Amino acid sequence: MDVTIHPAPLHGTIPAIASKSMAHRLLIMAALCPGTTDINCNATSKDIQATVSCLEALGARIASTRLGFRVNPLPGTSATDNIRQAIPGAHLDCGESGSTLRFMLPIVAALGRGGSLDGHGRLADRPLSPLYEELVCHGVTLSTRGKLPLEVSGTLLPGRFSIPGNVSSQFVSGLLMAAPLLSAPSEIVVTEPVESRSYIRLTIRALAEFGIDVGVTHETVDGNRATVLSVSPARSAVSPGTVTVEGDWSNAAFWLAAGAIAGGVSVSGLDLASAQGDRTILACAAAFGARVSRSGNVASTTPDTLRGRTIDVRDTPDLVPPLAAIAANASGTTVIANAGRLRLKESDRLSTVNKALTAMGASIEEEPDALVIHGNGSLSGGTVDAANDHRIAMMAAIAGANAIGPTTIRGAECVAKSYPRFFEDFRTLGGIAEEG
Ligand SMILES: O=C(O)C1=C[C@@H](OP(=O)(O)O)[C@@H](O)[C@H](O)C1
Ligand SMILES: C=C(OP(=O)(O)O)C(=O)O
Repeated sequence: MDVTIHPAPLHGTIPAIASKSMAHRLLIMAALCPGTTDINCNATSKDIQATVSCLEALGARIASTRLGFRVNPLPGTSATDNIRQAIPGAHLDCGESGSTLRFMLPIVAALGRGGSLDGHGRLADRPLSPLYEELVCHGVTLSTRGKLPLEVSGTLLPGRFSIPGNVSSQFVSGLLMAAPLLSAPSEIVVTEPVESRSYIRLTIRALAEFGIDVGVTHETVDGNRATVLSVSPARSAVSPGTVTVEGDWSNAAFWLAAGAIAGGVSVSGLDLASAQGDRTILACAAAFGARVSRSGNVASTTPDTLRGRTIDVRDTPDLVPPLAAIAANASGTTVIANAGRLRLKESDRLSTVNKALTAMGASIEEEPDALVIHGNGSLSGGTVDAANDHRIAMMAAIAGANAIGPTTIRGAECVAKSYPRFFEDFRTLGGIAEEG
């Protein structure tokens, strides 16, 4: 689907959609803990549905309700038993969701009934090492690396798992959610440098909702500082009954970036003290010179003179597209630094951000782990390939709202990966998005 954006600044208030990251985690924990859980979740997406379908394939029963999901866990041997029994040899389709694949892989291994994990798009090319090797070292047999479906057999053994912190935090999150299923305590040793650290905190919060504590200590391993996360078998894990998925800062960041560029936008339903690292979009918008305000659960941005900045995105990779849109509308040079892992997302996001904004008239230098954006206050518009990457399509839409001429986004339907209603909400804010 092509969507053409005609210039019109975005104005108004939009409710945040439920956090995709938190929805994955709460659905998984609900499926693995005794008791029924009602998850209030005001939005779903292809990625969230991929996690739902994987959990159903393992034997959970998940119904869509008026407010979100009702999750009945995988069967246990009794109503209060924490040992879950998966359907043997289940086939899990992870869609294009990296989180789903990297979270479900250690869980399937821990459940010990075998299975296979499939995926589409770029998923087979996104890294699974060193999670793959750590699972193999702990008793699991896996089919050839780098090919999906990945066949899993054997049972994951508890112990000490070593994960370097600079490939994907999703390896750590997956192990954290799998560890309570094991028969003895485990330690996950995450060596510095750790990137996307806030996502690990989010996982620890999700476990806490279900009564599972994670011990956090520090050690030096081979001269490197490491964080050691300790998890015991989940004998006391229990459903909280009802839990609410907080608002998604990663997607709200597009609206807040749009408000910083032109017009003025508020996003309601956000936890201003969230563990989501992407709430730093507000500090970043302020650093560019935009006006930012926070009140209750509402965050707002309005434009002012925008100037280029250096921004370290080591902990907030998903902010790069909205930050790049602000940078292209600022004057002066912006450096988006420590962004190498962006090459491992739904697209090579350093390259696709560069190509999309360059097609709209920006001047960008792409470095191995950085983007240098020379803003001159506005973009001309143009034709952009979304490259099957939802965050590239959303970036082009908000940048297009402030361009001089129209912007056509090819393959704009990919927003459904995280935000199926994106273009409806865009229009609610006064944006002009024509399909055709
Ligand atoms: O755990 C999560 O929910 C996520 C972690 C991040 O990935 P990496 O840890 O691979 O950077 C982020 O980019 C992704 O969109 C969601
Ligand atoms: C990278 C993303 O998700 P995932 O890794 O779960 O595919 C994303 O939503 O930008």
